[in-house]
Amino acid sequence: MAGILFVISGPSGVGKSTVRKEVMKRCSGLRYSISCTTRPPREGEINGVDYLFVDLSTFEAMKRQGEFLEWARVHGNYYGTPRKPIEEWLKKGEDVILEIDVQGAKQVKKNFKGGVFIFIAPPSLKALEERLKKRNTDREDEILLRMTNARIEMQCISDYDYLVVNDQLEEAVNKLLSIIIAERCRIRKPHFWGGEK
Ligand SMILES: Nc1nc2c(ncn2[C@@H]2O[C@H](COP(=O)(O)OP(=O)(O)O)[C@@H](O)[C@H]2O)c(=O)[nH]1
Ligand SMILES: Nc1ncnc2c1ncn2[C@@H]1O[C@H](COP(=O)(O)OP(=O)(O)O)[C@@H](O)[C@H]1O
Repeated sequence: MAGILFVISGPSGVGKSTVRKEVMKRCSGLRYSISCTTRPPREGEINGVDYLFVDLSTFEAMKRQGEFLEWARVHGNYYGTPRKPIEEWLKKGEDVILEIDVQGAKQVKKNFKGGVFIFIAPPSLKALEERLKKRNTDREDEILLRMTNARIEMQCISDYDYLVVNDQLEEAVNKLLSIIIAERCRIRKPHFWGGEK
């Protein structure tokens, strides 16, 4: 049976990467889709692990060649999901996690049948701002832009299948794990019992 595509969105600094990485330690059969971005790497980020860091002309060329499942401009930089590895993993029956913004999730929903859409929200906007400041990776103006965009992104919650509030980390990790387990138990195909048709 084909794998399941899990799409995670949520405001910058809400803890998407932290929660997802912890879930991946505890759950096998999950692949993380590494996005391409024109954003410069932050200290400690590794090319090919956190992102594929590319320049704008490379990104544009990949876009033209249809290499992205979706792409969007987020907080002033471009981000895109490489299509090929995802199609191969899903075909092999491996589940895939995308960590993408709300515009990208909309495109995936439109073009891909059967994805599971999960929104991660902060307990409050104040807590979100504190996390962004404490993470210490973005300038003050970048934090301001992320907070403005957070308010817009939160308005898209109703487009998603699940909401996980990341207040206590351990609880959020358990909730995401539970969603993945439940979705894996879901009977997805009418011919499930009769094998592939
Ligand atoms: N549409 C889209 N959004 C992405 C992709 N990769 C990352 N993003 C989103 O871009 C935003 C900024 O990500 P990032 O630069 O890592 O900053 P952070 O959210 O502050 O950690 C986040 O909302 C990510 O979910 C992608 O391939 N496509
Ligand atoms: N439940 C939580 N409580 C407090 N801080 C958290 C929690 N989850 C994540 N963080 C911290 O918030 C910051 C942003 O997390 P990160 O995973 O980088 O967010 P995102 O990927 O959504 O941008 C990090 O410093 C992380 O350690």
